[in-house]
Amino acid sequence: MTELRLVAGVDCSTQATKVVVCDAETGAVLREGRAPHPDGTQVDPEAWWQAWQIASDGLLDGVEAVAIGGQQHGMVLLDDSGEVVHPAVLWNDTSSADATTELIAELGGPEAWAEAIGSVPVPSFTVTKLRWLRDEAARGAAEVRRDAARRAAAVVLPHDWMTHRLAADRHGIEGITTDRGDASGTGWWSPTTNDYRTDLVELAFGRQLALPRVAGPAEIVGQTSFGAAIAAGTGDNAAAALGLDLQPGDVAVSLGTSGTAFARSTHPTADPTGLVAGFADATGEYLPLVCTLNAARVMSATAQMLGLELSAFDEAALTSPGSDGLVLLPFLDGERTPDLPHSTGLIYGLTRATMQPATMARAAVEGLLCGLADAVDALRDQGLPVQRVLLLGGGARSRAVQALAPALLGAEVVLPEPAEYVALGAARQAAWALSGAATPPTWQIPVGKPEPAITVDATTIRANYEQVLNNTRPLLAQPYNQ
Ligand SMILES: Nc1ncnc2c1ncn2[C@@H]1O[C@H](COP(=O)(O)OP(=O)(O)O)[C@@H](O)[C@H]1O
Ligand SMILES: O=C(CO)[C@@H](O)[C@H](O)COP(=O)(O)O
Repeated sequence: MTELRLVAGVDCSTQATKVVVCDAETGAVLREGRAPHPDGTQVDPEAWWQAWQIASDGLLDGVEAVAIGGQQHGMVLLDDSGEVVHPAVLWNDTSSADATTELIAELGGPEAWAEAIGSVPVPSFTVTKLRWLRDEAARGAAEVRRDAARRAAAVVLPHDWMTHRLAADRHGIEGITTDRGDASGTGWWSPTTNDYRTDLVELAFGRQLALPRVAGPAEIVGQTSFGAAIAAGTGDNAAAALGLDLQPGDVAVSLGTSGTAFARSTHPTADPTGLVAGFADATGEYLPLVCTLNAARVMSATAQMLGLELSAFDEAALTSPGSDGLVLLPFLDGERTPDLPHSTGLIYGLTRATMQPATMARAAVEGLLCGLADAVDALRDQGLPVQRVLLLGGGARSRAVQALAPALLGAEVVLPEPAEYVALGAARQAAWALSGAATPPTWQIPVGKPEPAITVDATTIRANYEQVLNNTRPLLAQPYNQ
């Protein structure tokens, strides 16, 4: 009998830290923990460290390797000694909307960015947050901003910071690492050339900052204080792709805080429309991805408005005879795709007949899925085959989402057993690094049974959504409350 070897994977996501401890050979999850993060779009990274300590408490005995998967893009600024100089500005903070517009123009437009880094920046990208901070400091904003702009010596991402924090022998900013997957969301690294574009850091911030070394996919980058090897880690979507072992024709659609649609690709993409971000994956290949700012929380917010528990909301959306022309544009936290950072949500088509809780619940789920259907279509437009859609994330637990997704996304829908796929992907990377093998270990992905599909007139639902979006776009593009 072979000896059991244990690896840990972490998802340092927007809303929580989740930890899984797995059998390195089979991927079977043996222990699990989680702890919440504070709400808000600017967060002290120390909160992630505390969440990790709570989530991993009592789980780490015998663990030989660990890897961190983390929410992408968040800007963590460090001084020379490695101290954090400003709350991390997260991917869903839209303060850098104006900075984004300026940066795009300064490099020569969307095409120039797509060519330089494979993506056109949106306010989620770290590069825009750097420019925002520089401008805030120049405008004489709060002392914390001015001080941060002065003291910043290095810029890293949430998973880079957590990986460094885990290392027993860390000294200041020396030896910090990142990986291709997460580096590709900064706005200053090219997945095609595998090189930093330090000129873009200079363009955004007016001076250079130290950047983490880009580690290889199966590299061991350090040791923890409890004696485990630390693997490179990666961004959460690249980790999920590894956890799911995505195959050609598979598109993952994740409904977490963000909504994402992504596929693995053997070649880089460069979409000048900005819809598809040309990210790298965690294996040395590519991960074209479309991301929306609003996903699972559209359902929880609508449920709250209707005074329903999530389960009752879900039942109402599932059993409603239809949305009857009621359209909900789900841009509750501003939106990234479509690029409407200042937008708010919008409900169109209220009548006495449609102003019913069940109709509203259905319209919320349809609105959310119409946005993701546009995301899947954008991947199709990049020439990516869409044979199966794998539904993931907390929002995929919704039976209404499962039942409506096949019609609205226009593909077979597969429901991997609900599991923490980001943390699992990180654990698989840790097992790969530990094995020293050329490829990651083969782990089985159990597939569950989605709610049976319901027949709806998807063409009309999507056409209504597009019509409301197109007709209100100029209004939604303006800052609300002006
Ligand atoms: N049955 C359900 N129906 C709808 N939403 C759900 C359900 N279960 C969980 N969620 C939502 O899933 C979200 C958390 O998903 P998760 O993928 O963990 O997010 P993140 O990775 O961004 O932290 C929460 O907003 C929660 O309300
Ligand atoms: O910005 C992106 C992808 O580009 C988001 O997907 C973040 O990576 C956060 O993910 P969740 O916390 O919602 O899982």
